Amino acid sequence: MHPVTRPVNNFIGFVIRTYKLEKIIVTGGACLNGNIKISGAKNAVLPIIIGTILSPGKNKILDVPDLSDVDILVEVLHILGAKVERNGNALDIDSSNITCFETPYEYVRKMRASILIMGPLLARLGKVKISMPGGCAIGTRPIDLHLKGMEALGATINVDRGYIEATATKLVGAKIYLDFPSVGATENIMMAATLAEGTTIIENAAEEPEIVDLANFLNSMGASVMGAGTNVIRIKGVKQLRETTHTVIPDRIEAGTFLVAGAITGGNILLENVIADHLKPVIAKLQECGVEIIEEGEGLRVIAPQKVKPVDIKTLPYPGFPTDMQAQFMVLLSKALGTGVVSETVFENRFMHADELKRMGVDIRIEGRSAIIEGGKKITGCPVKATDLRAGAALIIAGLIAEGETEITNTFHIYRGYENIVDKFRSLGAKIREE
Ligand SMILES: CC(=O)N[C@H]1[C@@H](OP(=O)(O)OP(=O)(O)OC[C@H]2O[C@@H](n3ccc(=O)[nH]c3=O)[C@H](O)[C@@H]2O)O[C@H](CO)[C@@H](O)[C@@H]1O
Ligand SMILES: C=C(OP(=O)(O)O)C(=O)O
Repeated sequence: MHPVTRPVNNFIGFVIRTYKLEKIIVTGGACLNGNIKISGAKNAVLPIIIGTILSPGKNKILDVPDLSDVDILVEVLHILGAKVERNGNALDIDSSNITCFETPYEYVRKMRASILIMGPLLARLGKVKISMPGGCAIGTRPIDLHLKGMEALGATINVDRGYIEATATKLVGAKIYLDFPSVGATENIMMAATLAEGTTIIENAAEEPEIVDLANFLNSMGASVMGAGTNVIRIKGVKQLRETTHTVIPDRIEAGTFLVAGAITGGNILLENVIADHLKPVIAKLQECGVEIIEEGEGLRVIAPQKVKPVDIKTLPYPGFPTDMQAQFMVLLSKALGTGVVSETVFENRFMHADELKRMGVDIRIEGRSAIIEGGKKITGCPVKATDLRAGAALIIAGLIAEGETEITNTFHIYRGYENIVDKFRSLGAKIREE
């Protein structure tokens, strides 16, 4: 039997905070001003933490955000046999003794990114048993491309009673074409291929900045990953990976969320620790809305416009407009004078927040995969519930411009991906509290 939890330094404290504070309450009307520092990226740190499984040594990850997703992953690594210690925003992971190859449903259910354990465990132990993740609030989210990738590298896959069992006596490099540039499948295959015999070529690979960060991390451990950030990635397998220290890139979605919050509240905010290049599609749309964005060293200043202009948005894989910013922009469009259309092409069911926003007075009509927003209507505070992580962020932003109080429940979604979100908003002048 494997122990269920072996808490790291601040793990217990975080759990208490996450589960006790069930509500976020926002009183609308404040104009946001000031500076905040953007945290390390959730979508970069999760695969990187998992990537430490590949090296039988001690790795240090810096700029790790304090998120419940990170805590869950740390628990999973403990179960697999790693030793993890957290000191502030640094995570020390000793993966010398990875012996367990099983990740139960309890964890995969809470955090879909845990499916990324498949590739590294296969490469390290030649065996992995992991629960099928199942659907979630934003879509069915199949993992067929992950499985095809592992099979192409020589794994035998068996799905039984909700679990995937994959085995391989050895992984051998292959040419793999992804039907869709899936972020997770690209990462899973990339990690497995680092220790495969020969060269793997991933075609139609995802190009997200988080893929590049993972590749940089793997290369700093001695892997040979070339082409990350383009749609063809070449991985030359090596015999073993060594220890490393890596700093996680800033979270472009957290940054985008605060840019929208600044723009919608008539504010003037400086975001520190931002890579503006990663935010190109978001900045372009904000500028089209009339928002002023100024690069200041490693920071970005957002200056709200007098009036928000309506725009149309279509979510796409990077470098297109990110699906993870769609909900926040729907709120911005509610303030525009005119009609904006948001088309979601990445996930088939990512408009759950529309019903909650409608309860606050936002005029949204869903037609297939598009949401049509008639701006300029009065937004009023009321009890609402976060249906997923970005939906939760969108509700906070709506609360900032609403008349009266907005009480958001199901806040655990929000704590999955935003470090100290309430403190950060409060430091900018928002009237916001946790209960
Ligand atoms: C932890 C993490 O990094 N999460 C991000 C990652 O999720 P994730 O890696 O799950 O997203 P994918 O890029 O894999 O998914 C995109 C689309 O491809 C489909 N698909 C994916 C895999 C597969 O095997 N088969 C298949 O059909 C999905 O159902 C979805 O419709 O990228 C998404 C798209 O930018 C972001 O919204 C998530 O925040
Ligand atoms: C959908 C998201 O994350 P995940 O893939 O971890 O569910 C997100 O970050 O918006």
